[in-house]
Amino acid sequence: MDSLKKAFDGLETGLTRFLEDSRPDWVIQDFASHWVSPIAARLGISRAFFCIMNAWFLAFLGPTNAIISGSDDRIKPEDFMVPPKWVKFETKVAYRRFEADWIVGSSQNEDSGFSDFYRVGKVMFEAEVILPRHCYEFEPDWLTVVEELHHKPIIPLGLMPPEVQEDEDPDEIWAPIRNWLDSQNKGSVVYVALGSEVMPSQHQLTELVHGLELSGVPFFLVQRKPSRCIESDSMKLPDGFEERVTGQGIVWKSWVPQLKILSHESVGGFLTHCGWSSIVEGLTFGHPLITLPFFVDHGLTSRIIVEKQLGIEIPRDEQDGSFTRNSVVNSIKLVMLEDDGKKFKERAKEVSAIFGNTELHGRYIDNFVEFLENHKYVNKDI
Ligand SMILES: C[C@@H]1O[C@H](OP(=O)(O)OP(=O)(O)OC[C@H]2O[C@@H](n3ccc(=O)[nH]c3=O)[C@H](O)[C@@H]2O)[C@H](O)[C@H](O)[C@H]1O
Repeated sequence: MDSLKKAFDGLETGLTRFLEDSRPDWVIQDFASHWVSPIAARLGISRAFFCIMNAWFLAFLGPTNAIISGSDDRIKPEDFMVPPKWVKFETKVAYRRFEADWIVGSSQNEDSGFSDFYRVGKVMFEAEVILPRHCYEFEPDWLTVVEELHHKPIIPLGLMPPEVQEDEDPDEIWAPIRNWLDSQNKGSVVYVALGSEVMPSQHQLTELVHGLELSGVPFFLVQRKPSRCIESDSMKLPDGFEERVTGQGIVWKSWVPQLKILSHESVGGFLTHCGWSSIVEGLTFGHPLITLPFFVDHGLTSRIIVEKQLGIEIPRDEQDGSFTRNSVVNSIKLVMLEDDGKKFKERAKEVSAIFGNTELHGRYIDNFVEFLENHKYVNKDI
């Protein structure tokens, strides 16, 4: 990933020329391009930070001056295993020990010469407005924390629930998936996918798939290598696994039309890494969640899911995050089969009225456009 950021930094000259020539009213950017804002400010162009993630992750990062200067007094993993001191309400949202190394590492400089913390801190500090993919209706408290941290407009863009595009995928991909789903009972299938970036260890994959098999629950497993992985990266399925689960489950080894699968009536639950887009999609269709977080904001989002009774976390070893096939079996059976799991389905259905409310989230976008049109440029000496 660092080489991608280094390549991205190489765009500075070209983008400067583009901005000088085109003079847009706004530059709306993600976290990596820490060098854009000074160029935009010099040219009288307003700056916005679009955060694809949610408010609790932004709130956890803290005040930008501390992020940029590295003066944040949180330096050990244990410092991130409790809610930040600027969160004044009762919550269990914090990293667990096996997740905390990632956020400690994010403050270390990479080969590009910059840390992710520095990048996101600079972009947020120099932005005139921060735009999280978030909405008050689902979770208002953490948005208030972000507003109090940054003393600048925080304009939630809503959850931007994607809409299923029927003709989006080639039929040779969607037809066999649809046919298998059509052959399953309504709400019986657990969809299992870990996003586009997670690479489980060989042991994690082995325990996960044995757990799927032993649960006896029909499953659709997406087992694809993230693009950053090299051929030798091992993701081997247990010997004979695919033969043994014929009739119970499908293992798909390339990109899938996730949104279409989640929208199919045979899917009744989602085992997810807690990538924010996947959570938005899973809850848009009212699926109870079985969470298996890995890094970045996954763990915090998983805590929110549990706090709101939208699903359960697969029990993990606190130190190394390992888990067993039996913990996978028990989690899947609880959510998919047992009476105790019905509350998760009911809560997920309730929340889908928010996540899937395109009119509500359309109003957030309208509000954002109105802000862009009416906002006067703020020249800050950067
Ligand atoms: C920086 C990090 O980016 C991460 O992206 P990641 O791809 O892991 O997960 P998602 O947000 O679910 O995004 C994955 C997206 O890819 C789609 N998809 C994925 C696999 C596939 O086979 N087919 C698909 O259609 C899926 O529907 C979703 O929209 C997370 O955001 C995390 O919150 C953030 O911190």
